[in-house]
Amino acid sequence: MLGFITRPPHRFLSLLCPELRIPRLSVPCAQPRPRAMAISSSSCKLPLVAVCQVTSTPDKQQNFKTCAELVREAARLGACLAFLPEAFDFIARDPAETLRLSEPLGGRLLEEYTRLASKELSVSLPPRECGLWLSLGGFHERGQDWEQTQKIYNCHVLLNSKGAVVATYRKTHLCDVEIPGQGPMCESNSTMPGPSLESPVSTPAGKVGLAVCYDMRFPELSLALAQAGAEILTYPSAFGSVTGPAHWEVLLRARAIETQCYVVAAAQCGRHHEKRASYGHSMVVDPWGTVVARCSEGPGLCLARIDLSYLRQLRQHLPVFQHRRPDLYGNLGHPLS
Ligand SMILES: O=C(O)CNC(=O)[C@H](CS)NC(=O)CCC(=O)C(=O)O
Repeated sequence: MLGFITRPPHRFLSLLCPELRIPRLSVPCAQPRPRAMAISSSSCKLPLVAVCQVTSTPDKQQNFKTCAELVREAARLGACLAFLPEAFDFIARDPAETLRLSEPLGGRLLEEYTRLASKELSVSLPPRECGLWLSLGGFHERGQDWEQTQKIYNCHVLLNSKGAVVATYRKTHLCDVEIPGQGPMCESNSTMPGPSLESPVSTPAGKVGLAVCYDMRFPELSLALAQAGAEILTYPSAFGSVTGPAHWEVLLRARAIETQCYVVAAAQCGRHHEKRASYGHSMVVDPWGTVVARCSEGPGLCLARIDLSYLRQLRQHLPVFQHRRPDLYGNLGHPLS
């Protein structure tokens, strides 16, 4: 499984930005560099997050096995929070199969993930290491209204290191699109849009704002989450193979730069079945817009450290949130609740 780690984060960071090796103290105070995170012993104390990339199929049990191995690997490597992509549970061949395979939050699959996040992993962690939180980026959920609607929600579930559900967000923007060359997507055939955004959640890595995939095309949502205190935005995804090369990285980096948040995007990759493939390229973007970790096409994981003092410094140096002009265009990110 170690072979799946596409790029050790430190090597990747130093390849990308050689100046990252410069210790923080050597950066002149008057002219702070935009990107001043030092790769030094102090960075080892920063929380480590893991982003898992998989190829879900209609086989739920096999998908669980694959995800569980990546999550265990993430824990062994010291991650305190691991991210799984949208549809980590399965990708079905048609809407009828999607509905048939779906479960409520209290069903067997979530129970298995609860066990994975808590007991199994914590025994293998050294004492006083952080426990492992799990972002389950898009669970096909039979909600309370299943009997009436016969439709599901695309539900992003956050589990803490005891395996408890600490937050749920139901995808609010459904992907009903027809892109030439990609095959039509009509998510609303099987799925209801979620009713609301969720307030960002405190985790060992920072305050996490929840979103799902196609939501990334709506900067209003990311601004609302940032104004509500998010430090990490998450876009678990199953991005198409035509929109992927054109939009994926650009959108994620734009969301990071304009909200001054870390952006974590765990992605589906490869061929799920005869009718569907996904783009892959899971990544972590820092608030400056630099891609600090990424996977390539195949299954695997990548890791990044989250530096909230860097985030705060950047927000001080470049105070866009104080420069907004809601008098001109309204307050797009009004309070969530
Ligand atoms: O179908 C499932 O089981 C899970 N849901 C998805 O994979 C969703 C809806 S089809 N995919 C996207 O939102 C892709 C967005 C995209 O590709 C873009 O915005 O360009």
